[in-house]
Amino acid sequence: MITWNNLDKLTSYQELEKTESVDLAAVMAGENGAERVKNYSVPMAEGLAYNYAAKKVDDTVLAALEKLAEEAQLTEKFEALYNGEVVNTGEKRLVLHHMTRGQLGDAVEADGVDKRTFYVEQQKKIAEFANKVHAGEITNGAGEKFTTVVQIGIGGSDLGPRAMYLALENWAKKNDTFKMEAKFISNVDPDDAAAVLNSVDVAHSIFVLVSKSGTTLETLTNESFVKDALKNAGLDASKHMIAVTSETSPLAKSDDYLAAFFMDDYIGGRFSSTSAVGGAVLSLAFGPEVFAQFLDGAAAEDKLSLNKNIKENPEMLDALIGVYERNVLGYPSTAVLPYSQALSRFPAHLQQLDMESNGKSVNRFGEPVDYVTGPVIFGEPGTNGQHSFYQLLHQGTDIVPLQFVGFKNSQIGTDVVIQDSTSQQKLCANVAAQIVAFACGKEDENRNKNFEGGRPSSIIIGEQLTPASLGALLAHFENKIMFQGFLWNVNSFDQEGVQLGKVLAKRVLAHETDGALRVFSDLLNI
Ligand SMILES: O=P(O)(O)OC[C@H]1O[C@H](O)[C@H](O)[C@@H](O)[C@@H]1O
Repeated sequence: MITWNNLDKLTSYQELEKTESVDLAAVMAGENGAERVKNYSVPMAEGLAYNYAAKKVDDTVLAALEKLAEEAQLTEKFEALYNGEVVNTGEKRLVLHHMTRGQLGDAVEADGVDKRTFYVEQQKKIAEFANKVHAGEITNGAGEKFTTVVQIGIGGSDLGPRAMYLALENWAKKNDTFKMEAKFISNVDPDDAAAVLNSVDVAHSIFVLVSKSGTTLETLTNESFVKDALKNAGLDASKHMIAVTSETSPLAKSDDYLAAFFMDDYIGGRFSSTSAVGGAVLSLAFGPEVFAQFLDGAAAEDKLSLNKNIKENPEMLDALIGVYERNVLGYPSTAVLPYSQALSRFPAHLQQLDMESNGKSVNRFGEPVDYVTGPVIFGEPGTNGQHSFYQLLHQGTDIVPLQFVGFKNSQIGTDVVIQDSTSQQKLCANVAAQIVAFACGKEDENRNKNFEGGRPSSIIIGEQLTPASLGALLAHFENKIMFQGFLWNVNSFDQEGVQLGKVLAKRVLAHETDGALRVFSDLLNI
């Protein structure tokens, strides 16, 4: 029997609140610091490891977190989710994104079909389509090969696929699997679509219109923008555009597209990178085999998330430590800091994934909760961030937990040796140095130069950012956020908070405004 209780009603949470907080600077700088770095590490899939040595935890806190995981029934709730229970209570939907990359439990039938079969079928259709485009069997109206793919979508239909594309672009070029360049149009700002269209050869571009609902204002506007550009160039839009949507959306009914591929309502937009939403653009850009490797990496990480032992379940452990930091230690935000330029848009994707999922003030039954939930997420790749906002992270009045990611090897492999070290070594030296600087600090008589330390971080370390390790990394965060939603007893799979602004914007455009909204509309010349 699963019981969905608020966090503050759990005995184990009350026990956790009573644990003594760990003096991070002392434990990291102390004689057992080195051992701690070796031991506080959980293997992940695809050669990654989650290292939490620089978190404010010790055996006592970990034991309390283990009890919390049990009492909150995290494993049982995950089981219920992948076995097809209606975990998205707000929208009364199943939550099946794990099934796009594997089957963790029972077969799930919905809408009269086996869902795993449905997702695999879509992947196969995308693979066949992409192979034909690459082979020149599917061409533009003039019988010429497409050279560029342009995705049109926003939110979950943009951020994940864009971040994944950028993460693998150079890897694919290096490994001879790069098929075509991808570009992305998301913003309703006309300068976004115009700039992208100016940068591509429209006659040889295939456009992927991605919208789960098929009703998103920005995406439909940008579809018209692109169709206009195609028409102006004397091209037949229906020979240049494919759609990715749900079978029930208005787009699914249209004959305007060269092909259509489907996801469904059981995959939240922000969890859709492993569905057709990511599948179409990534298979076109890099080939279906690369997309399959990405899915395999995610599936392998999902399996680790099943483990009841928190020291063997990196996602559950990361989630529990995050809740401890947020609710017991009171930290308001988390910075995502990948030491990898390829992950430049990964923090932006995690912003949506985390903040849209767990930025809630009511529990899954619609009742207000008496504790804080999801933190503010932000980030930039290192070392760039070091020269920007790390000042506040080191010496500011808020303590911000940090999530580092680092790889031993670069993707392209071109490097230079300056002063006895490569750029890659300099990159990795910096992340190691930052972890210790944040944790241990450094005393100085000059208060302005003093570093208090005690600033917690964790790091995911990998050999190299590849399709498979990227899949594992993505699944790590998806599952971490899911477990945190279980702990906070919120529904991580709806996003009612984005609706009000949309409704008001429509009113502005229809000139149905008064009061403050009217004046702002006038000021903006609408
Ligand atoms: O894929 P779509 O239906 O066009 O939705 C695109 C995005 O817009 C919405 O406003 C939601 O906030 C996002 O969760 C969603 O990913």
